[in-house]
Amino acid sequence: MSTFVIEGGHKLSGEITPQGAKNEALQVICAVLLTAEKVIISNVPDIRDVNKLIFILSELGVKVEKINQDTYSFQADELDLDYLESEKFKKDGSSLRGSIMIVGPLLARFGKGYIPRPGGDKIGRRRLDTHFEGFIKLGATFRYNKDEKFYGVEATQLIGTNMLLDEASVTGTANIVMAAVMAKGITTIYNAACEPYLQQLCKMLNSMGAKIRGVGSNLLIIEGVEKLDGCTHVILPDMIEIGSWIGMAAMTKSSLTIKNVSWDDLGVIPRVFKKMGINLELRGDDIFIPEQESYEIQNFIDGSILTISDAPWPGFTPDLLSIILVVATQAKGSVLIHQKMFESRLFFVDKLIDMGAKVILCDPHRATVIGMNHESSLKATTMTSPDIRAGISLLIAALSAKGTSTIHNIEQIDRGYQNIDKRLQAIGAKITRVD
Ligand SMILES: CC(=O)N[C@H]1[C@@H](OP(=O)(O)OP(=O)(O)OC[C@H]2O[C@@H](n3ccc(=O)[nH]c3=O)[C@H](O)[C@@H]2O)O[C@H](CO)[C@@H](O)[C@@H]1O
Ligand SMILES: C=C(OP(=O)(O)O)C(=O)O
Repeated sequence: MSTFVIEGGHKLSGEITPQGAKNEALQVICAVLLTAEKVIISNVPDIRDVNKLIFILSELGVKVEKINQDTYSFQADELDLDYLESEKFKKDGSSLRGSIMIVGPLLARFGKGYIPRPGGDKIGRRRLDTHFEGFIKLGATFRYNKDEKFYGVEATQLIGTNMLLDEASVTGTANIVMAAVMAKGITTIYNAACEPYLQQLCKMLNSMGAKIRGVGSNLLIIEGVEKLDGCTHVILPDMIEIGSWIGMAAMTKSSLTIKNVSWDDLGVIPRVFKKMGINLELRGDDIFIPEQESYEIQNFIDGSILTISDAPWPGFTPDLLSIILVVATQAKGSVLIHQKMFESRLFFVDKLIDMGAKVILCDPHRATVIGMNHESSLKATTMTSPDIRAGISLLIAALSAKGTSTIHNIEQIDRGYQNIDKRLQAIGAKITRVD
């Protein structure tokens, strides 16, 4: 278990370039399994989860070539499908959430897809029903080995159909889309998730020869094709990382420029930070955040306390709520944070309370934050990162706190933030990694 030691209270300044999006990378890398031809993907983030997925694909026989620091070529022309039934795969496949998305493309191309219960953040129950109900609707047979927690689907020919998803699951939609692109006939997926990750996946699949309409909406219409070809694809900047940098600038009263953010793909994210009183300026495609001594949370029009809650896209992503929560601790005013999707994602607030933040955890889904307007700073402490976004939120708290804090289990942060310590050092943070 590695640790960060952070001396808080230093301002940051300068420019930061966001990494490629983790959740898009996990989808589009799985999509390389849909063709025997070469697929070249750029802006691949160098983070633990993505590297683990690339490792799993190479164990499966995909030829992986690193062309430069963030560009890979993948060719899935000679796969060793026996790996899917090996003990090794049971271990490798369960180490991240994104691995679930190999099932759809394998089912589409080879008629079978297996996966151990995937890992990822421990932030509440994370069911996979939507994925498998979709595959079953397309004609696959399903089995689940309860003892080994191992899922399997098989089909000789997937057949297009109409389906209404029970929830707009991000990875579920991606998996079903990848299964449907080579099914016979037309598949319609209603209540589909439509995060930029999925829009990017669909654009990539269309450039490989798929026929997907409705991209960006919650109704996807997919006309099955015989085969897909190779392509090149560029991953968008990581919107969750962009939000994390905005939060970091506000909490440390710093001025930062976030480069090339792909503003049009950020949806409501900038607006939500503005509601927190944070000034943001769009300069070209960069976000400039000026130094602010204080930021004031807006109330609703009728004067009642602001609520910030998550929702499937185009709503506010749940992955930024922990960051909004930590930012609120030093704002002027109060806010109710309502994490509707995950039931264990707010427990990290105990640590913020230890640091002196004024937070009331109303129930597992809701927390009220009474901002301190920087009148008293958070106190440094020792903490353990429970999940990726709580981890970065605790890191933001530590950067703003008085004294030296220690964060253990930073592997959780490394899952999704590329070289975070080095990039923070470059903009003035005092942070050290202890292995
Ligand atoms: C690898 C990856 O891409 N992970 C992301 C993906 O996870 P993932 O695809 O696993 O998450 P899902 O979209 O399936 O759902 C997440 C949770 O939200 C609940 N839910 C979902 C949809 C809905 O309409 N109502 C509802 O309550 C689900 O029951 C589940 O508990 O999407 C999540 C939701 O944006 C993000 O937090 C994760 O970062
Ligand atoms: C919940 C997240 O990731 P995963 O789905 O990979 O656990 C996240 O990125 O915030």
